[in-house]
Amino acid sequence: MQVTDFYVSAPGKAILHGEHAVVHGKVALAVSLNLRTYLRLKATTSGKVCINLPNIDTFLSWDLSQLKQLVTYFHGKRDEVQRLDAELVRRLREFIGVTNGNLDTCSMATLSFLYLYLSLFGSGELPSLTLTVWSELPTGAGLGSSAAYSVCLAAALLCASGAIPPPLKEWEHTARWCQEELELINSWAFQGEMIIHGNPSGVDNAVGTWGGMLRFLAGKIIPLSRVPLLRILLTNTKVPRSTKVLVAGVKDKINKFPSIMVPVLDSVDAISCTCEKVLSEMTCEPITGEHYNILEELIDINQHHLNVMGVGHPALDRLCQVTLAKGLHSKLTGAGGGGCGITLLRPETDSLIVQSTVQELKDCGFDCWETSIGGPGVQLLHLKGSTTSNGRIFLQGVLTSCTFQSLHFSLLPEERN
Ligand SMILES: Nc1ncnc2c1ncn2[C@@H]1O[C@H](COP(=O)(O)OP(=O)(O)OP(=O)(O)O)[C@@H](O)[C@H]1O
Ligand SMILES: C[C@@](O)(CCO)CC(=O)[O-]
Ligand SMILES: [Mg+2]
Repeated sequence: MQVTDFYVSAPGKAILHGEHAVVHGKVALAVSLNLRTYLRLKATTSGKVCINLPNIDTFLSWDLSQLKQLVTYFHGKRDEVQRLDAELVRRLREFIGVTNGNLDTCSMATLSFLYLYLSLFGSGELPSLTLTVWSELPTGAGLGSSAAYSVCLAAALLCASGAIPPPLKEWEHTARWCQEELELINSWAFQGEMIIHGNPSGVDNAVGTWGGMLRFLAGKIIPLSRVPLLRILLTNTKVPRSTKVLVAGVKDKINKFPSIMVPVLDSVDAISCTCEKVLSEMTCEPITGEHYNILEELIDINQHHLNVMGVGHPALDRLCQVTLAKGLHSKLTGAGGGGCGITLLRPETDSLIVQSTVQELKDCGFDCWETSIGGPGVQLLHLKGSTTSNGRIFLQGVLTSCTFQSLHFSLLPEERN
């Protein structure tokens, strides 16, 4: 099998409204961020498969002969995504020594990689390759890092397997795949998400695949092409949490108190629909203060609902209090339980107010930055790498797209394998 070297990248996401409710068949509105995850795939002749995951300090390799033993039966066609293959997951858990309840970062990332690699190559010859993934996104903080990781893996491995077209020609800088190919990437990325999340709705991988703003309802993805430019402040409380655990907690609450929780989910659904309507009005009529007043009220109501679902955290309460004291409205984004929140800035919000809010949030120990939204979905990159004096590889294209404090994430660490 002929595998060539290439790079792919996929964006993280923020959920405006509908997190958790979307897992239970309600509408979510989500948008891509200008923070991305990058993957480099390198064909080798070492007879090994190596993964370098510097953000989570994971550097592993396996002999192809070891991996071949895991594939003793045909796993189905790679252009027809099946349900998660429970038997393959069981073998892989045993292979990497994960006990059932183990949710550690490294095991989840390794499992999802091996699952996709063996599912996509298992019926033929296993290729020898080194894969490096690094990100501008904080890991496990609500900005869709797991989905961006899964989308990059799916795109790269599908591409290497020949299921979608080969990488770019030398002279092109970036390229996207066609709709059908994006759907295939998205459905394999969903498999990766299932391993990391347990029961994902699929909204995060859809944003990682298509980018932009979209409405997601029960697997149906509708891109919202006409949306107003929104100014958003992102705050990372840095409180660690696991999406899988939080999603399972909400499910337990719904099972325990269905008559109490179902109306809450219905209300979140109505919030997403109302928000979508207001955003749409803002693109076809003059934007008024009243539009923003409604958007702010929706944020406040939804944040209360998320607290009712049990996915709040004192650090997120603090974020809401600090911003409200400045006249700004915030809610958690993603799975909650800590992680990140979003704050809506009005067009007229003075930059001095923004600066002082950012400073107060930083004084609480949080990371905080104004972000732009709506970046492109998964794409192939052609980047020129040059090695710096400390042996690291500097990627020009990546650095230009990097906007805030995580410049160091854009340095691809020295390849270990
Ligand atoms: N850069 C990365 N390198 C390797 N693994 C990653 C990376 N980013 C994310 N992951 C995997 O994703 C997991 C985090 O996923 P999780 O769903 O809990 O958080 P999130 O996706 O950042 O937040 P949310 O799902 O709420 O948006 C990590 O434990 C790890 O297994
Ligand atoms: C909490 C959740 O709704 C969003 C996580 O970003 C989970 C999901 O949709 O899979
Ligand atoms: Mg996730």
